[in-house]
Amino acid sequence: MANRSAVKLNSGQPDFVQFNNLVCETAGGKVIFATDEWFAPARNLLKREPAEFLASAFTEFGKWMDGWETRRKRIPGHDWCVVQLGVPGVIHGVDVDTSFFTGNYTPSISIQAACLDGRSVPSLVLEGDRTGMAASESQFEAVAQLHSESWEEIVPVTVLRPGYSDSCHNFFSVTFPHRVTHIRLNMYPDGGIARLRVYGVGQRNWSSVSSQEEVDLVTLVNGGVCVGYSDAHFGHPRNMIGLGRADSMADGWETARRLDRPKVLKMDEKGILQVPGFEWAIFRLGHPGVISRIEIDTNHFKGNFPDWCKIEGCSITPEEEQTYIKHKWSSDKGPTWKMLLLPQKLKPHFRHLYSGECVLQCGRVSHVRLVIAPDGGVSRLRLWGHIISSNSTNLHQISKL
Ligand SMILES: NC(=O)NC(NC(N)=O)C(=O)[O-]
Repeated sequence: MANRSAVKLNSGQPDFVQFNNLVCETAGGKVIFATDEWFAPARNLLKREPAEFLASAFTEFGKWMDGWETRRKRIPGHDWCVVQLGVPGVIHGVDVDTSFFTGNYTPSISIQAACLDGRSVPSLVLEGDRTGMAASESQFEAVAQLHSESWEEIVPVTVLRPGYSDSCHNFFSVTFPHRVTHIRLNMYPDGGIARLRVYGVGQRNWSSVSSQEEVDLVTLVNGGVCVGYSDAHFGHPRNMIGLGRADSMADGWETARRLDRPKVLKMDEKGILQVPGFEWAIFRLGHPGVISRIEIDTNHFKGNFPDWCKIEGCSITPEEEQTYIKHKWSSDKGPTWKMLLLPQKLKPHFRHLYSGECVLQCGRVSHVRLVIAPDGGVSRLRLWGHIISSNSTNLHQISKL
């Protein structure tokens, strides 16, 4: 069952954790090589859910652990693995999470990165339960073709903290403004890591996309990213731009119940709930464009779907975006929003599709704001449209939050 934990704003975490996790298994991330998976397989590193600890769970190889754990090394060398990003892009930061690895955590790590676009990469995905296994000679030979030992170092060799609740997140800010497709995680010399989260923004090669082609301009695969929100108590708004339909409520944006809800609720003549407050989430599109079709999916949100939603758009420069982020998109210092989708009554657990006259023509937009009222959950947001080229595209794609 999916684990759902509250997402706290300003909880002392670095800003980069607001970006998309480009290696998450739900974004298509895959481990393609690991030297050793004796106690627990490397693919656990990429799970979306926070790590668990089950005190009485043991396998035939030792204590069951929710992460990647190698055996105590009794031969020369160190352990390492190679991860293929689900969404290639620019990395802004990493969280090496050692949750629950205390007497067996990895003392130090480093991370290397490469862009293997256009290179022949041996098909190496590690499948199935690999507990108790080590890399075979043929796997070592195949991965050697990647020369990962020479990839660019994006996190230098650094000591980790153990996996107690107040020390398990090991955050590393990354300054490497290049597209990355693969990373290599080095453990020195061995041990356990619960999760690896690689935060960044997807980067699509837009030169191969014609302005006639209809594309989802906000999906994380095309470089969409959440750049602000009012509340993410149960689920971060970035979940709405994930792949496919949501697995569960945990895979959507869900706010807390607003405390300014009237004691007794009333509706207007159009059946729209009369409430003072609302919640919002803002996304930078992967590429500026004109939006013609919209999907709002409340899949899984049955007793907690919003009463209504609307969408607005604006066209701003990367410099303006930085200023608005600094001021937390406050209404007096924010952009001028143009209406893209008028307030629409929503249904529970339902895929709402809007096209034709429903979608207002507001020209080229670089950012959108989804407003929901009074609160609740939305599992997916899709914004189909056509790109409009601009000279600032590259800057737009790599600028930081
Ligand atoms: N109790 C343990 O966790 N022992 C060992 N690890 C596992 N998973 O059994 C170890 O020391 O490396």
